[in-house]
Amino acid sequence: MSIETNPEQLAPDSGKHIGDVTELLPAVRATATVPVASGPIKGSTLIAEAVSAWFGTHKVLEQVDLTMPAGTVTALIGPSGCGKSTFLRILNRMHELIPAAALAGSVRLDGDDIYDAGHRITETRRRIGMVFQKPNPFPTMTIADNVTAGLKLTGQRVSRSGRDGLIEECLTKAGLWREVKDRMNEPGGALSGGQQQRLCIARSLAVRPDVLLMDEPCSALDPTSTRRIEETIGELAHEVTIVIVTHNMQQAARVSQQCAFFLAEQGTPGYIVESGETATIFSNPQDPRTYDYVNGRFG
Ligand SMILES: Nc1ncnc2c1ncn2[C@@H]1O[C@H](COP(=O)(O)OP(=O)(O)OP(=O)(O)O)[C@@H](O)[C@H]1O
Repeated sequence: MSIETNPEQLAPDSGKHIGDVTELLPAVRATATVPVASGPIKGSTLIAEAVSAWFGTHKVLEQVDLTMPAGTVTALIGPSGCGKSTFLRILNRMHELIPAAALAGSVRLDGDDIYDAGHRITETRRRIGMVFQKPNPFPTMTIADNVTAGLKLTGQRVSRSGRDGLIEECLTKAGLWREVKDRMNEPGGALSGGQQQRLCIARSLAVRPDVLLMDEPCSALDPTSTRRIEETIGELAHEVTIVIVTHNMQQAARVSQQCAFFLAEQGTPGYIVESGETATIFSNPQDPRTYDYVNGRFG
């Protein structure tokens, strides 16, 4: 099979940087972490084993093993083009939507392989939601309808009386309720970028996922909106397992408890150099390449 996508569309995004590289490590050390809500841990544990991925004949991931425990925010970090987004898409079966894409290995959600023939894709995507880089609410649909838009797609029903409660609950969890409670019938497109991203998080939560995947959810947002989303991540961490791709090292340090550092060297497929507790990855990594990356020496 051949790669059908225009290679120019695949070039790494040269516009992405990891912030103020000169003082990164001291800044990371000095930055307070986002408060994580307390309470019983919900969510599910996701385990990727020996995951490799291809686009046509181009192998882009090599034997990736990673456990993403329930109640934990895992940050995927690494230079552009090392396969972080591909890995994220494999975690909820979106990779297979791309023509000529292939993969090997397994992904288990609380023990069940999501790629088993018996598993319905819609159920997998309900349990493992995705928030994208660019907020993508339905712009002409009302705020309220945006929140419940995923229910129909996943075959879930909610009673008329339960609907209002669900909308309020999800918007509250996404940190948006107070700002929009009197604007329920306005279109989603009328919100600011940061509000739209929180609306998308509320929409993801409405189908009651066990895992939320976030692909650079703040890269299109201003610092205030970014901070608000980071707080939301902290508030959600105990009830939904979160996996976030970020180029912002300070953000990774603030929101995650675990980090995985991906690298693809000289045209070889991406792999995980090192993963572990975020504090260790930033202050005392085992591999010198991890140290160099988190200190902004490359990437
Ligand atoms: N649809 C596609 N078709 C073919 N190759 C692709 C496709 N998407 C990504 N790739 C290639 O797969 C490799 C990994 O890309 P991926 O987007 O997963 O990396 P990334 O680490 O998330 O990068 P970035 O940080 O820039 O988003 C790159 O070489 C990329 O060019």
